[in-house]
Amino acid sequence: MQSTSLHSSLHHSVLREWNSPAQHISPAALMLPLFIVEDDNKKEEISSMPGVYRWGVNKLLEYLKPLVERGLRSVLLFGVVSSLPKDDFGTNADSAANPVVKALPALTKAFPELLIACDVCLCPYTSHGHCGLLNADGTLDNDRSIARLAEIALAYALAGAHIVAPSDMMDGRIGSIKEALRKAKLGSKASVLSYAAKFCSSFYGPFRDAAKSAPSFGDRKCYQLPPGSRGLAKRAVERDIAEGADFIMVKPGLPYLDILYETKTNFPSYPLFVYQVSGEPSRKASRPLGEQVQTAL
Ligand SMILES: NCc1[nH]cc(CCC(=O)O)c1CC(=O)O
Repeated sequence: MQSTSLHSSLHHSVLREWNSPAQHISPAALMLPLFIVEDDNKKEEISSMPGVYRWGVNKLLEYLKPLVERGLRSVLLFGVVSSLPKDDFGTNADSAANPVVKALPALTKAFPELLIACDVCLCPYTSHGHCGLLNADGTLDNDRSIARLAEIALAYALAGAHIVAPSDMMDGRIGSIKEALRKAKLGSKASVLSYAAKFCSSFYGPFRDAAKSAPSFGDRKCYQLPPGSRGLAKRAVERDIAEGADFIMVKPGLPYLDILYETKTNFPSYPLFVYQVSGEPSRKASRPLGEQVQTAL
């Protein structure tokens, strides 16, 4: 079986820019996270992130128009459901009623040059709020989880996503998603952006409020990495690269700068991503972080 591919990193002008020598910081270096709700005409304030909103697709198009005109090149979509039922299987992650599945055709039509990535995860759609399917005893069923994540990723790619971004941290998800895309003849048309090293953290609190995706019991310690675990983080990056990830995202966490530095050193050919939800509180925090990242790279 073919295990890696280059064409899936080349099918969009922004992807080609990400893979070109970065001589200056341009708008292509920024990716705007967007939370999308079921009600097409809604604009909903997120209480934990003042100044950041959840959007229905009609309102979203209005919000994005001036930003795209000013140079925005890429977005990352998160679906948020409140009326659609959540269940053990995360049925509404890829149903026709899913806000992301519905928004994709409208976005690609309105902004044909915009690069669109979709977060792929089960936590916003499962009744228990965990990022995978569970066994009867509450532990993760990895094999069933990665098969389900591959179905969801494929649904988003079929609806028009240029990038699928699995954020769950399950073993084997990159390979399983790549295989599903290849089988559907989308192997060279959709990229996989791996959340490769992601640390278990209560700093995701505001995000989980925004995405309505907090676990209803327990925590994510058995699938996200222990903060400070440099060895596991490095292995997570290696694992996802070996399975054919096109791009690597390294999440902020305690050993963040070390991991960035080591990933950059050990995998100089991979474009790296750092992503933070912005808004009033984190805008302050991200300035020193940005400076640190520049120093680290
Ligand atoms: N699995 C969902 C998901 N997708 C991206 C993030 C992180 C968002 C952030 O950077 O704040 C999370 C949160 C989590 O794992 O609970």
